[in-house]
Amino acid sequence: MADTHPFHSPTTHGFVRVAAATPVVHTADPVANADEHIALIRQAGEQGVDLLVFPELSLSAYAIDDLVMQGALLDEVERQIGRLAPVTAETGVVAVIGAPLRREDRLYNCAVVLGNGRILGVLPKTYLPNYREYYEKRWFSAGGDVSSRDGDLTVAGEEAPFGVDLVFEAPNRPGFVFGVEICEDYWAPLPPSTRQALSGARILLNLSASNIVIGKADERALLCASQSARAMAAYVFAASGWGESTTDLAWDGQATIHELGARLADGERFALESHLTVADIDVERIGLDRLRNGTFADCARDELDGYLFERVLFDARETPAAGDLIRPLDRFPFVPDDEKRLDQDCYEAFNIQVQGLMRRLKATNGERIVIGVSGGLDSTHALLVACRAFDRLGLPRTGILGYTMPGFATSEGTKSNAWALMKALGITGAEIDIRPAAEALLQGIGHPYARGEAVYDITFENVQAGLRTDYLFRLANQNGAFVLGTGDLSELALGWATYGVGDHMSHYSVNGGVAKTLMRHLIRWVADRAVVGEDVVPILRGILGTEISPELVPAKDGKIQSTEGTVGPYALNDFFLFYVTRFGLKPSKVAYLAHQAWKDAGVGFWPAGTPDAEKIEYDLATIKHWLRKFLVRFFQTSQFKRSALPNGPKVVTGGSLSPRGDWRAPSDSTARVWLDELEANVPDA
Ligand SMILES: Nc1ncnc2c1ncn2[C@@H]1O[C@H](COP(=O)(O)OP(=O)(O)OC[C@H]2O[C@@H]([n+]3cccc(C(=O)O)c3)[C@H](O)[C@@H]2O)[C@@H](O)[C@H]1O
Ligand SMILES: Nc1ncnc2c1ncn2[C@@H]1O[C@H](COP(=O)(O)OP(=O)(O)OP(=O)(O)O)[C@@H](O)[C@H]1O
Ligand SMILES: NC(=O)CC[C@H](N)C(=O)O
Repeated sequence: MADTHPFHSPTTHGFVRVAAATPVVHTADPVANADEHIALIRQAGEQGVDLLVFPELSLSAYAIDDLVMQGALLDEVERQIGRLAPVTAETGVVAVIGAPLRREDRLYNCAVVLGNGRILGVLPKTYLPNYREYYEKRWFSAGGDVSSRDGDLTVAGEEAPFGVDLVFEAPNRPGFVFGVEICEDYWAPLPPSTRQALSGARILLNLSASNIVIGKADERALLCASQSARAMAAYVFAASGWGESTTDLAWDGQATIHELGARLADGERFALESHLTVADIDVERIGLDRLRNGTFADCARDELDGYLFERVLFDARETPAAGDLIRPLDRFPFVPDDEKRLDQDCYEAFNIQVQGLMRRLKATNGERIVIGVSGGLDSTHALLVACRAFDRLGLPRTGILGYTMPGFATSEGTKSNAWALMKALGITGAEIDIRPAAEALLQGIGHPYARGEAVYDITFENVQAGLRTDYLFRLANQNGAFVLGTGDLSELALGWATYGVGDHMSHYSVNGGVAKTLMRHLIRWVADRAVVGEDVVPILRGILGTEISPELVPAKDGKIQSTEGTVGPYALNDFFLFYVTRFGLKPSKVAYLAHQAWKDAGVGFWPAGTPDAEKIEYDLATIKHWLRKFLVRFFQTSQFKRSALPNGPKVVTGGSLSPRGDWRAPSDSTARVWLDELEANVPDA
């Protein structure tokens, strides 16, 4: 069966399944607490969880004040640790629990890492809160100076490494390295987890007992998000909840998982039942991001300054997790599902484009531009950007010279859209029929079309695209203007433009940083807010419904030349582009993610405003087919076009493809290594 193939398991693609446990707490009752732990560890095991973190002092409960110094309680905590350790061997889960533990004459607030049936290590809390409602220094010793080099700790009759200098690594799962800190530790200006991350931990755990007051949940989430972003890691936070003593305080059991600044999962707060909050962490992506961000490694060198963390090795579970990926996954990486976020992205993208053009107009004392207006998405949006830039500079829109230039395949629909657009925007519009010049050129080079044959090859296409550019550049000279480029980021990725003397070239290109899947939403955004006036709004809505086509080859049997029929759906191409350029993921992982995102139209979210007819799905065979084509286009045949790009602003975090920006690559490379990886690791069905 297809979905039993290892390809379909998140484990195969560098994901580690983590969970934050929110057990029902039994005040000062280690036996009852251990029972809750055992049930949750078993539940986690069934869900394929690799790593499970419990709250602070989860075996004793946190809010037990002076009871934490009672010998009977402390002995019972140790006995229960001895009971829990074997459950980790039985389930394959690594469980990190909270416990008060003694060494010599000191008591420490500890995280105990249990795995492979034993105690892998124990970490004491570094920062003990002793202000406002907290009194931890009354009971505990601060553990900041405890080093594993000073000797093991005896717990439940077993010797275990003990210190704040421990990180844990599973050599059988590359990138599965984690560190642990305890509640207040991450309220410190320099949380211990920062150094753990610098020494290689990609997952950071926080065992917390943080009483709830109004607004505090947001503050904790902010700290989790910021620590995961700054330390370039995942951050898993588990706070204690129902059952902690409410003598003076209350507990909400917040559980939250973040990765590289983004929230992956939130648990239910104020719940009355024990539960898990689960997410798959992409430790491979974290590694790749650290790799390309040299600052992380530079900081590790400066900050650690020779300080060595002890790597505690363990075996992670071998059985690949079954079922789907458990984490949010956008179908459109360039278009957020969240309506507010999309609105903000459109606002920023549009203003970046407008400001880029304004600066260039100012710098050149420019008062005129020329633009080819086709009635398609890209030229429409570039024109909207131009109008806004002229408005903001106080220049009359009549300085925007728009030319609609019908060729052999221009449809009435796009041409009339182009005219309606130019009129509604109040720019200077004109029409140039490029067919006579194109016929002369085809005749001049001896093309069969000139002899009446229906040969619609690349030459036939590029003669038209080339002539349009030729006209625009000479009109620019004639009018003291510059040519505004319209090509977008997705076209640059695919090499879907006519090189040099073609739409590839312009004097300034405003769309080069915008992915095609975002373009529609930008136009919709401009329309919804009437940013460049009311008159144009209905025309923009009409253009949004037009199929994407170069209109270079005449329609056949009523069917127009479809761009997506040739290069593949932009929805998939933009998905591929994002993960290949932003994170450098392998093709098999890109295919896996695309399949997870696109295999079922009924699952997950769609960007606001997506019409039902566009809510489609793609099976793995289709994804593999188009990914293969994408890899050839991106890595092998189109780089020479990107190596010679006009200027234009970077817009999306996925990166720009300018050779002066995020993406530098040879123009004479091969796609072989990517194609081989795809064929080797992605099944056909
Ligand atoms: N690595 C390399 N270094 C230097 N030169 C290289 C090269 N690889 C190919 N070449 C040369 O480049 C030429 C091929 O490139 P090029 O002339 O651009 O032509 P080509 O990429 O073959 O065709 C342009 C494509 O873009 C499409 N298009 C054009 C205009 C607008 C739109 C649209 O809808 O947005 C789409 C059009 O339908 C066509 O499929 C050949 O002469 C080839 O020898
Ligand atoms: N009939 C036309 N009249 C004027 N300019 C054109 C015409 N066809 C193409 N162009 C110019 O060539 C550019 C590239 O054409 P292309 O078809 O890729 O873009 P588009 O029509 O604006 O958008 P999309 O690719 O989203 O359909 C256009 O943006 C436009 O500037
Ligand atoms: N247990 C703790 O370390 C709690 C302290 C933490 N600063 C809080 O506000 O919740």
